[in-house]
Amino acid sequence: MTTGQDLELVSLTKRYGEALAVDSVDHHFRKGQYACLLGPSGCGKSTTLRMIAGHEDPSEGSIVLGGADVSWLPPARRGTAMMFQSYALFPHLSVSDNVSFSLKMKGVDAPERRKKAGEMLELVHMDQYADRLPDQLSGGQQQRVALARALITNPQVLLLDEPLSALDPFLRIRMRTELKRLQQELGITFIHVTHSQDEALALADEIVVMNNAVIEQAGPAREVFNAPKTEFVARFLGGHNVIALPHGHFAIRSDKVALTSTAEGRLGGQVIGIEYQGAYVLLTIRAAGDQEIAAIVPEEKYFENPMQQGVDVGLSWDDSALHPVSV
Ligand SMILES: Nc1ncnc2c1ncn2[C@@H]1O[C@H](COP(=O)(O)OP(=O)(O)OP(=O)(O)O)[C@@H](O)[C@H]1O
Repeated sequence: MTTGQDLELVSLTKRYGEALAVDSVDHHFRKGQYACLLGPSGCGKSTTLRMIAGHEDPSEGSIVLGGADVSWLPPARRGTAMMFQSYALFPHLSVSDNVSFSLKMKGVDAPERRKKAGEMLELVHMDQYADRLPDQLSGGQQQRVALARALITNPQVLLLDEPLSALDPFLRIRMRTELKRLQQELGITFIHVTHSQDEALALADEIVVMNNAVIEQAGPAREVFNAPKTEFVARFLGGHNVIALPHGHFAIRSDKVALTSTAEGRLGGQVIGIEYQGAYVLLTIRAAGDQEIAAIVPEEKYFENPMQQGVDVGLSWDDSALHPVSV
């Protein structure tokens, strides 16, 4: 059901000359969800986001927000706001003036702007930095300011283009938690572009996987991870094997593949890689048909009976762990 502020993409297409960057994409983003647009470099996710924001005109198709076609409205009148990868803060303006810049453009007076900026900075825990300049802030702090600046326009949909990619790994995880908290507190739709599977799994209510200018699969994070429909989605999300069996191709999670004696296995193979990963050991097995299959064994279990490279093993699994995929 379409509720008041759902966002719909209808046959949305973008061409750059002959090149098709986004190919007739249809999708329905539900209000108040955290959605991640996930895909490899060049798949069209940023172009899709920029069209939603109004920074890029569609070649065909439309963008409908809350039942109204916003495809040709200027960015500031759509009910969306965008936070850029580079944060794009004005270097000569204070934090407070950066955050309230759009209100100045609308003619809001200075005391009201300062008050509103203060509220937004409080929301992102940056109220004590209101008078600093952007270059007096760390990367993580600049990002919070950029978030406050996007949120001050009261958007129904916040668009985030690789918002965590400039941060170091530790800060990235902290900001991830912050983004999720903000989204839940505000109750608005977030659409977050990323090429990181971990990020999408950690944040998203809904994951939308793009490849080659189209959506390959969309759904709740656990559903997409546990039941990938195509070989691409299974491999891109990681943690899966795609096995060719006589009755078709199937995705199976590496932790659902068990090692057995050669006699007991459903497939036979040879161990060609053993990697210690801390909590588990990752084994790579070359099986019939030259297919490489990864199996994860919990650390303690593996070291009860460690293996040698080159040893023959059997592979077994429960049929319920197999998901048919198209290749
Ligand atoms: N302004 C442009 N002019 C011409 N081609 C473009 C332009 N912007 C993007 N493209 C092309 O459109 C395709 C999709 O680009 P897009 O930036 O949307 O991909 P992406 O999935 O966001 O990739 P990345 O993760 O690398 O940013 C690419 O092939 C890209 O080269």
